[in-house]
Amino acid sequence: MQKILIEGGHPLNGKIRVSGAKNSAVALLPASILADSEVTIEGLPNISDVHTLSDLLEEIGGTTSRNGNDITINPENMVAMPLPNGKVKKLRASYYFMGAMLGKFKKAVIGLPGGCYLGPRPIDQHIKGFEALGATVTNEQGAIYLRAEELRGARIYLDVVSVGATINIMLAAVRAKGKTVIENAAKEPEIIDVATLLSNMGAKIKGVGTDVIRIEGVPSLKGCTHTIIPDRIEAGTYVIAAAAQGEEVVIDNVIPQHIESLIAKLREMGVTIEESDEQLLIKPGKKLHSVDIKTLVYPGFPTDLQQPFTSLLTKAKDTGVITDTIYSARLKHIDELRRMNAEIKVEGGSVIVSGPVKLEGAKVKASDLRAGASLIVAGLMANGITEITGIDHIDRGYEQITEKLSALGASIWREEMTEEEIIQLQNS
Ligand SMILES: CC(=O)N[C@H]1[C@@H](OP(=O)(O)OP(=O)(O)OC[C@H]2O[C@@H](n3ccc(=O)[nH]c3=O)[C@H](O)[C@@H]2O)O[C@H](CO)[C@@H](O)[C@@H]1O
Ligand SMILES: C=C(OP(=O)(O)O)C(=O)O
Repeated sequence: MQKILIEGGHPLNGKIRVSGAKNSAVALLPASILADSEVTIEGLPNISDVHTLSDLLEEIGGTTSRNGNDITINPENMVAMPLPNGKVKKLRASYYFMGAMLGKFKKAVIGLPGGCYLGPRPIDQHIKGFEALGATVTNEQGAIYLRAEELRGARIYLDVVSVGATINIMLAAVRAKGKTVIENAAKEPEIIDVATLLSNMGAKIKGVGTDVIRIEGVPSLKGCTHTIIPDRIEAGTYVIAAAAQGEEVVIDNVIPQHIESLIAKLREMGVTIEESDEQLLIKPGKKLHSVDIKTLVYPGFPTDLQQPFTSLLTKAKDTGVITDTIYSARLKHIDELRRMNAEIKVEGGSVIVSGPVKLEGAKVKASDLRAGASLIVAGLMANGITEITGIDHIDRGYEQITEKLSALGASIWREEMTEEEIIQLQNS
C-alpha cells in the first residue's frame, strides 16, 4: 500500500494532458454488454475503476484486450452470471451492469454498489425506471435481483435528476419493445457520450443533453468503435491546482464548455483564463478574492469539484461559502484541511472558508476520491511536507496524478507505507 507525499510551494508551469472521462468510462464499459459483436473504446483512463469493470466484464464471459488506453471488448460469450459480491462492491458504477444485463439478458443479479461514501446514495430512481420497463426488482441480502419476461417502453419521470438513473434506464430501454420517454433526465456530458456509443451500436435515442430523452427500442445492437470524451472533473482539478499554485499552466484535451461554471467562478476570483478549442491557459493573479459556490446538476457547478475548490478558497481573501445541494454530507476533507491550518466552519448545510491562510504540511487521509484531490491541491500550496494516505480512492479516478503534476514542477511522489502505518490507517 502506498502514500503520496508532496513538498509544497513549488510553482507549476507547463502543459498537462487530461485523460478520458472516468464517469463516461464506467458506463461505456458495461454498455458494451449490449452489443452482439466487438466494441472498441478509445482513450480510456488508466484508473482502477476501469480495471475493476474490465475484470467484471471478463467474469461474465467477455474477453477484453488492451492496446494502450484503448480496449476492445468481445461480448459474444457473455452470460447473465450473478454478481452479488466481490468486485461490484469496489465502485459505484457497477450499478450499470443492472441496466445493461437487463437490456441484454432480461435478468441480472448485482450486489449493491460501493464507491465514494458521500452520505446516503439511494438507487430508488434506477429501480423505479426498471420496474416501469416491466422488470420485477427485489433486494435480497444486499444484492438486487432483476427479471423481466419482456421489457416494454414506458414514460418515466425521475423524481430527482440523477446521472446514474438516466444512464441505467437508457441502457435497459434501448432493448425494450417500443418507446421510452425519460422526463427530468440528467444532462451531464457523460450521458451524451454514452448515448453516442449506444447510437453507434444502432440504438435510436433522441433528446440527450435535454431533460427529455426519447428512446425507440431495437431488437439488437452491433459492435462499433467509440472515442471517449475528456474528463471534465480531472480537467477542473488541474485548473484549480493551477489557480492555486501555478504561474502559467496549459490544460490540454479539455472541452472548456464542460467546465464553464468553474471557469466563471475562477474569473470572479481574479484568475486569468484563456480558452481555445481544446485547451485552457491559466494565469492566476497575485491576489485571489473569495467567492461563494453552490453545487447543482449540470451545467451548474459540479459537486465533484466542490472539495478541491474548498482548498483553493483557503488562499483567497475574505470568506467564501460552499453549499453542496447534491451531497450535503460531502465533507470528509474538512477535518483534514483543518489539520493543515485551514480556517473552515461548517454551519447548517454550508461550509465557510476564511482566508487567506498559509497552509502547513501535515499527515492527512483521503477518505474519498475528491477529498483526495482536495488534499493534493492543499499539499501543493502548503509549507513543508504533506503526507496523504488512503490513496486507493485517488487512483480510482486520476490517471498518473503524481507523474502529471511532477511534469508541471510539483514535488510529489509515492512511497510504500510501513506496516504500522497500514494498521493505523485501517483502524482510523
Ligand atoms: C459514476 C458516476 O457517474 N458518479 C457520478 C454520479 O453519481 P450518481 O449517478 O450516483 O449520482 P446521481 O446523479 O444519481 O445523484 C444525484 C442526487 O440524486 C440522489 N439520488 C440518485 C439516484 C436515486 O435513485 N435516488 C436519489 O435520491 C443522490 O443521492 C444525489 O443526491 O453523479 C454524481 C452527481 O453529479 C457525481 O458526484 C458522481 O461522480
Ligand atoms: C463520487 C465520485 O465517484 P463515484 O460515483 O464513482 O463514487 C466522483 O467521481 O467524484
